[in-house]
Amino acid sequence: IVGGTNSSSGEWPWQVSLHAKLSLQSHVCGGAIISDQWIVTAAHCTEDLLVTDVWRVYAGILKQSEINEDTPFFRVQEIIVHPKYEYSETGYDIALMKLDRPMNFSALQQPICLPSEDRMNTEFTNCWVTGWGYTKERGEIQDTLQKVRIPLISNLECQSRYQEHRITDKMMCAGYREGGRDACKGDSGGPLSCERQRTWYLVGITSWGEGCARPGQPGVYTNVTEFVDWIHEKTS
Ligand SMILES: COC(=O)Nc1ccc(-c2nc(CNC(=O)CCc3cc(Cl)ccc3N3C=NNN3)[nH]c2Cl)cc1
Repeated sequence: IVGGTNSSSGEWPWQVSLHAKLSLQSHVCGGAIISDQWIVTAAHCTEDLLVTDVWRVYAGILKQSEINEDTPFFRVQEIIVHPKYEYSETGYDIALMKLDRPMNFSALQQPICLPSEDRMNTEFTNCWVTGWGYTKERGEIQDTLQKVRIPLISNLECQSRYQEHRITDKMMCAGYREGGRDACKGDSGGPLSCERQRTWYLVGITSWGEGCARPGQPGVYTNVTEFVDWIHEKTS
């Protein structure tokens, strides 16, 4: 996250850190808890890592330094990648991970609501992006979960910023014209969370952008509203 600040414990209890343990273990992507057995993340996070037993899902943590060999984690029983996914910039950048056992909810780990289909994203005015990603393009994974408030922008404006891409209705964008605040490397898969009437909704999944926090280059997110039916079909 570029231009953000430290989160506090329990502020984003649906945020998880997805680690892969090959020879070494490290944070790969963010993710969001949507039920006691399902995590939503980005499809590109699971590329080359579709074998489920390399994954470790850490929930209820604020700092990466809380993670050591004694820290409890969830294993992944199943990974469902959207069948139309090819790569982030063409959309459908969404995947589901089924945990090997149901999670007990607490103040530190609990699900975020899925948006209802009839809600237009532009109505959301209090949206935040969170993650342990880089704070600049040539940065490093952060210890404390970062948060930054970012306004949603119309797909029309977003398309005008990405003339060499097709910004589809399956994508949504958020950013400041002057740049300075954005997601960055290591934040992908994580939530773009929006609050309305004291309830938080998973409106976007951090997907791609041209650099981090550059002026006129907004972040591009998977438009979760367009995938609510698919999520319900796959997780029920
Ligand atoms: C010790 O452990 C580690 O070092 N782990 C670790 C884990 C993962 C990565 C990593 N993850 C990615 C996937 N892309 C993203 O995360 C954000 C994409 C993105 C989205 C938006 Cl909305 C806006 C801008 C950008 N954007 C463009 N350019 N940069 N960012 N790339 C790399 Cl590199 C690096 C290190």
